[in-house]
Amino acid sequence: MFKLTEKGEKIQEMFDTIAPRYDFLNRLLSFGIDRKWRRFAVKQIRYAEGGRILDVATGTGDVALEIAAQTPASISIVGVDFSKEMVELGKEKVNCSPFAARISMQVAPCEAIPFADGSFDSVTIAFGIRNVVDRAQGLKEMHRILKADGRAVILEFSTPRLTLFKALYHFYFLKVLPVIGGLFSQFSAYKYLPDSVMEFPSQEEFKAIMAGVGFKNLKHFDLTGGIATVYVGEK
Ligand SMILES: C[S@@+](CC[C@H](N)C(=O)[O-])C[C@H]1O[C@@H](n2cnc3c(N)ncnc32)[C@H](O)[C@@H]1O
Repeated sequence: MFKLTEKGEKIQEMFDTIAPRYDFLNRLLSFGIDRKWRRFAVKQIRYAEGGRILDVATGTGDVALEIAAQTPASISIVGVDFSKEMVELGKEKVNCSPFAARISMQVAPCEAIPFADGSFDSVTIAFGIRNVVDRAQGLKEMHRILKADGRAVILEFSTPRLTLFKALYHFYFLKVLPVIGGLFSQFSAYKYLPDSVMEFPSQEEFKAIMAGVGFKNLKHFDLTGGIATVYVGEK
């Protein structure tokens, strides 16, 4: 039986706390670019007619809804997240969308995904893997639930390389964003965000971790000057 570490419990509590303002702050702090990034990530998934897609760390369901919008009606989508509050808000959003019959959501951790081996065509995770304390275990689980040749698509923040852009980005991300986050939600959560991004491995290092749990044909796409990256790997 999987049990979260103390650090994992703190992260879970943090997401439960910020859930009510999460969508609003996403749009405000990213100037709406986060929607374009999710759209691009979802374009990378693969599926067969009647297939199933799993969205891990689904939060309030933005990726699950984007998958539904980009795929035929025969595709069903499951979202899992360890924050009960996020999942509750996600369910409300899904129920108000035209895709309610195709999307289901449940509370579950990335490190112990409650589905059988080989049961999904693709698995996605957006801005989630950075928060998973045992990242290799989370990726192993994502690999396990994929069908043979299934695809994992991972969207995560990264650090831009161009010096001037990097300096501007660091100023905004490290100094401005936590203050705005603190005004509307919780300062510590929006301070944790840039800190965790700075600690996240480089694109090549992260692909090596994916390869270590068995993913093949790895590639990545840097978005918006390298602020975000989409990683794609196959089982
Ligand atoms: C920044 S939000 C991203 C939500 C959503 N994917 C999106 O694109 O807006 C990160 C989400 O990851 C979830 N999360 C973090 N660690 C997790 C874990 N170990 N297992 C499951 N969910 C996790 C959090 O509860 C939160 O909802």
